[in-house]
Amino acid sequence: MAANPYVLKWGIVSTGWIAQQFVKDLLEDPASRNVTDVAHKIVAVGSRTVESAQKFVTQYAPKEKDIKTYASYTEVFADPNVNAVYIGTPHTLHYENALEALNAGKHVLCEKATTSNAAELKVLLALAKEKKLFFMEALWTRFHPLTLELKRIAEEGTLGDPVVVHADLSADFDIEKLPLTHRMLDPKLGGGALLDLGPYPLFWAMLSLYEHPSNKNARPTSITGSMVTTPITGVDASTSFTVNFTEHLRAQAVLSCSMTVPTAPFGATIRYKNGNIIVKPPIFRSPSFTVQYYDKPGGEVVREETKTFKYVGGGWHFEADEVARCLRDGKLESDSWGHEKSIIVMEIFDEVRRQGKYILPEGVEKVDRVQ
Ligand SMILES: NC(=O)C1=CN([C@@H]2O[C@H](COP(=O)(O)OP(=O)(O)OC[C@H]3O[C@@H](n4cnc5c(N)ncnc54)[C@H](OP(=O)(O)O)[C@@H]3O)[C@@H](O)[C@H]2O)C=CC1
Ligand SMILES: O=C1OC[C@@H](O)[C@H](O)[C@H]1O
Repeated sequence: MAANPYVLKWGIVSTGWIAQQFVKDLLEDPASRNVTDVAHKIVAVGSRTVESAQKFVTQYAPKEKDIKTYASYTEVFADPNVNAVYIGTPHTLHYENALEALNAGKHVLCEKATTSNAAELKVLLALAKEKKLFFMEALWTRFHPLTLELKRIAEEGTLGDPVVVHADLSADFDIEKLPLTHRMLDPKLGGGALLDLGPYPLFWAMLSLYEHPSNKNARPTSITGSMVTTPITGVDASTSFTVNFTEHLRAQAVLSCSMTVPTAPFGATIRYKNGNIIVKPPIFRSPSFTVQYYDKPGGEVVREETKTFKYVGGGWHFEADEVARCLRDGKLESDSWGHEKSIIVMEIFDEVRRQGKYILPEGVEKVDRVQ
């Protein structure tokens, strides 16, 4: 550990599955991933009941001293000891939780999907800017060592420009057996495949197409979407969507997600003029990728290289390190996964939902309503 690492003091909002994973990673020794410049401290946990907050701390942070436990999220936002909050509630609650956090003067790391729609996200980002507060979508995959190495290889020039991306994230949630109030099924919580699983196939398109230097930060030029709903609650069971980037590239992403089958074995495949990159599933935390090089554009694969990645922890600590570094350096957004990318993602989801006729129940979208 460096003599004086920047220590970020976190308030945790909600105690569900992802909050548990995030907290476990915050408590990993940063040195175990060769990080010495930043560190993390959990100072508060808020839940809808104080019992749940207390149980969470006992189970997931048993050795930590002095974590305040609160019977509401509001008390976490009001705690002067908290620098930044982590929001791990279901998608459609992110807007109101983040709005309250920002209004209370807290920096925010907010789970994906950031909001119910792009209009809500824009309100949050404008408020964060006005109050000079940091806001980031918790797109943890962007900060993985695998992603950084893949991006380096993809952009170093040998592969040429990207042409087609295929990516899928699916998981069989056994939805017939889930309670109707489960966040994957309940339309009031933004249930369905798109908002939960869709961020990951879209992430690989954003990384390999939007972020590619030849794209020059051009936004998508067209989007198509198709949804198959479940009769159980009407949310999308399976969704496919395409996203074209044709202003500077001639590139297309073909993306899918389903909550009724296991994930596709092809993971994410990025096809270039001079080869391919194949990202092994699960694409939210891939263990390895393979790069194939052609002898000539459109030719035979003559060289293949696989890169495998291992680290201590679940992989959520890398995004936490990014937040700490940004705050230490006085940044209001991440250079790697900044506001514009989160807005593009939400605008794509809005458009896919519009074409798929997935309308959230009245009152769920607090700003604008996607028709
Ligand atoms: N980055 C990643 O890898 C992952 C991200 N996620 C994202 O995290 C979010 C939460 O997912 P997950 O942790 O699996 O969900 P859970 O259902 O396990 O937990 C959600 C928590 O939110 C709180 N909450 C507040 N209001 C409600 C409500 N009306 N209904 C249900 N819960 C409520 C509860 O905490 P309390 O009772 O303490 O208030 C609950 O435990 C989603 O947006 C999802 O997309 C999910 C999984 C992985
Ligand atoms: O973010 C996520 O990643 C893993 C998935 O299994 C989960 O449903 C999703 O929320």
